[in-house]
Amino acid sequence: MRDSVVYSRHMSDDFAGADVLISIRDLTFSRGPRRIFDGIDLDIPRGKITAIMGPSGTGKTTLLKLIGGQLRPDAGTVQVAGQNVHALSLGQLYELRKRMGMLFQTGALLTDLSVFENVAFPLREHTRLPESMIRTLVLMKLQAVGLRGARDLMPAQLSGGMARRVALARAIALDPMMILYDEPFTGQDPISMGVLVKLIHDLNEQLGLTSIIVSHDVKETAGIADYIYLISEGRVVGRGDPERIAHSDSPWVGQFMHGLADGPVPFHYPASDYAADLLGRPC
Ligand SMILES: Nc1ncnc2c1ncn2[C@@H]1O[C@H](COP(=O)(O)OP(=O)(O)OP(=O)(O)O)[C@@H](O)[C@H]1O
Repeated sequence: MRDSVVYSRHMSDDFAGADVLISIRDLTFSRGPRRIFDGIDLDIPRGKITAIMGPSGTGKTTLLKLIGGQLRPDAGTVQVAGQNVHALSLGQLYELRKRMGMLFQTGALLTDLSVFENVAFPLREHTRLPESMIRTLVLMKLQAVGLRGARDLMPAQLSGGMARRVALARAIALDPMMILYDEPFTGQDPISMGVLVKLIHDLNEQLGLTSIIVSHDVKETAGIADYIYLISEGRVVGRGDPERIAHSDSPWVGQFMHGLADGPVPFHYPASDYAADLLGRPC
């Protein structure tokens, strides 16, 4: 029996009676000949922080893009708030996306606009609110990330950590129901990292959000996650609350959570026979 099927049985136990915001079923997705997901099932509970972790290149960002409707699965379904994301019209998808805040590692600020204008940008794009209301909302979002005083700075004047907090204020500008974070801690010094970790946790509580965090930073992420999925080679290989994950006897989970070089996670990207390759022979 495939692991994902086994996990789906446990999953229904884990989330029995829980309010599930995102439900992924039997999801299959390939990039060319490479099968990234092979029929995975995941549930994301509403109002909680769920971490998605796993080795590099395993498909975590791809999963966020499938949830956000930027990519279309080969088979299976992604339901967000009861809507089948890939059965929506473009207009409906646009509406749904407004309710999904996204903080991607590469999601840079608009360099020609001030901090204030960066946060105001989605409000100006998606609403017809009067300027006085936009000002109030922007200041509230900047206050929430501790940067109200930095409103007049330009992105070039911000530290990396401040820039990410402004991006976070922009991601919550439209009061989304959820936020997808892709590697929010990458490149941060320990203090900025601590600030971001606390901010993600506090915003989730205060704004009643649902957060999904894709991250390699095991300690920080596990510290605020209510639930963790570990994915590898197209399947869910570990799942549970941080306590269960920490005490898992699965070699996959142990290798990843403890950063061990040796274990079941392969070091090499799938490749043809090495000797034949060096000799230039067809494999
Ligand atoms: N635009 C693309 N075209 C083709 N292949 C892609 C594309 N984007 C990603 N891939 C491949 O899909 C696989 C999954 O990529 P993805 O970025 O989702 O992994 P990840 O788990 O987020 O990795 P990392 O932790 O290193 O960010 C990788 O093998 C990657 O090479």
